[in-house]
Amino acid sequence: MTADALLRVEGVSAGYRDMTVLHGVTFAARAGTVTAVAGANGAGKTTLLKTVLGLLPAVAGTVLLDGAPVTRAPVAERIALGMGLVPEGRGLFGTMSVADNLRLGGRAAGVRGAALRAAVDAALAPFPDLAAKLNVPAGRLSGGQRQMLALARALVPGPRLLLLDEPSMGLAPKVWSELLVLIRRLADEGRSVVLAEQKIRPVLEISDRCVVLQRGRVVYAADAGSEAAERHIDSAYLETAMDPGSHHG
Ligand SMILES: Nc1ncnc2c1ncn2[C@@H]1O[C@H](COP(=O)(O)OP(=O)(O)OP(=O)(O)O)[C@@H](O)[C@H]1O
Repeated sequence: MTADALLRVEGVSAGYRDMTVLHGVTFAARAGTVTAVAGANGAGKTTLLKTVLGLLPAVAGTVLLDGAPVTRAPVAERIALGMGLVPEGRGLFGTMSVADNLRLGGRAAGVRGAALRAAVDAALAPFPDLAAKLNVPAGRLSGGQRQMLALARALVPGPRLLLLDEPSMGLAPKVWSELLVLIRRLADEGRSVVLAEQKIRPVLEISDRCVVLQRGRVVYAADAGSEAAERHIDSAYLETAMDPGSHHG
């Protein structure tokens, strides 16, 4: 499984100034697949995605893209190598139009001119609803459309690895299931999608693999559809529910 993985995370520890959150996290994600990262509130999902992209430094372990270590590479270099992140809360500019938000996604990654126009068009292809709203301020879109815009913006530089942090946030269940179908399609086109969610059940339906985090440790990393995945998810969430001191919020 790991030999031809697009992303490999090996023994990664990371966290904040006075607190290690991730402890020796190991998993791999292949092109053309969806990897669900499950874990209760505070388990370390956001910390993991930020460490993969380089927003947080790994204090131990290695992050590899296509077999090459990027652990010390700055964020911009990882983006240039094919990583993209849709952050929790989406990070859109509400007063800017859909088109400007998309262009910004490309420019931030160094795409300009005719290449930028082509990249924006390509990123819009999976989202016809958005293509019809190019001049609308992002803040006036519905929640589902805003999440589509955040996804499309991340697609502009042409990432091969798409990291999605809590994309269901604020979405009605029906909108969320529609978005999951789109996310699956993004993977089927050849990308590797790593999707962190607290409410993981609907995500498992479109996922190939599942990584379960419990207090910053991987307690399961294998098939998304197995009974073992279910068991580990149940026990990880149950333990957190029974021991509120182990998490926050
Ligand atoms: N900027 C920060 N500074 C210090 N500690 C932080 C910071 N961000 C998160 N933490 C702590 O790191 C731990 C893991 O948080 P993280 O956000 O990675 O969890 P999560 O699994 O993504 O949870 P959620 O579902 O709430 O987003 C928590 O204990 C949290 O309090």
